[in-house]
Amino acid sequence: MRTGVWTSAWHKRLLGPLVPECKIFASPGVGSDNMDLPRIIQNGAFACNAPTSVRRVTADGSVMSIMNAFRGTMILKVTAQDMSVRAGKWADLNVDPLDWRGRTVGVLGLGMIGPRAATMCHYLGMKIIYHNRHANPSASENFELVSQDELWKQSHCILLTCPLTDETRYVINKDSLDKTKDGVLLVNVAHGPIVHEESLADALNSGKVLIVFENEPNVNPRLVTHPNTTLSPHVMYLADTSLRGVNEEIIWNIVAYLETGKPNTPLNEPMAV
Ligand SMILES: O=CC(=O)O
Repeated sequence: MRTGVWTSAWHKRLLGPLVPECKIFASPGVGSDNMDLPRIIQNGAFACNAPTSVRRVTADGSVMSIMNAFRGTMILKVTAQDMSVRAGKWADLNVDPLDWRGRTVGVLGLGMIGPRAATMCHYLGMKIIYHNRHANPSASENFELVSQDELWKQSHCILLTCPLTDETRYVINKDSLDKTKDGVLLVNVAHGPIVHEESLADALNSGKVLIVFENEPNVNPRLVTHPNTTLSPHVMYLADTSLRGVNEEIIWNIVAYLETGKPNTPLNEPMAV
């Protein structure tokens, strides 16, 4: 299984020879921005995702990243410490870790992954605020719903768990970054284009502390060379259980389609052709 290049998977070259015969496209993950949905719908086919297995592992990974971002602030990144000890330098690092207790985490997108991450952060002593396009009726009363602007202003750490849509593309941009606190941390476990990388690279040089996950497949060289970033090749959803689970979800989607005419987790109703 190839991992780490999310956006290129279901493009026209792949779909071309498969439509109109193929009637079900089963994607191995939560997001659907990698699929040409209009084309699939117009060809009378179903697109479906595999949302269940990856969301717990991704939520857990986002909490791990938040903890690393606070305590591993800037130069004291876990990997940098490891390299320092291995190089025989012991603590040859500029140490400036932050306590996460009492600090505010702003979750953008309290949908499938956000609630679990927010709950864990709450029990670790962080204050949780969130912004959602639609109110989440099952959101914990421990979490405060705020406007997007308030989320930028109040957060010590911003966690991105929203889907990539036309509305959320580049939601982290110069304008939003200008509103954040100095030293704000940014953890992106959603999809790359939610962050405008050039604006992020500028903000990294203006006194903000930002740790970003996921820029793919071509990582902006300014982020690669900057000491305040931690980069990950879109692997936060990977664990032995989630990989097995995703494969099972794909197979059960296909079985359900063959048996009932509809997959378990469809993303669309196909148009009659
Ligand atoms: O990025 C992975 C997913 O959307 O599942």
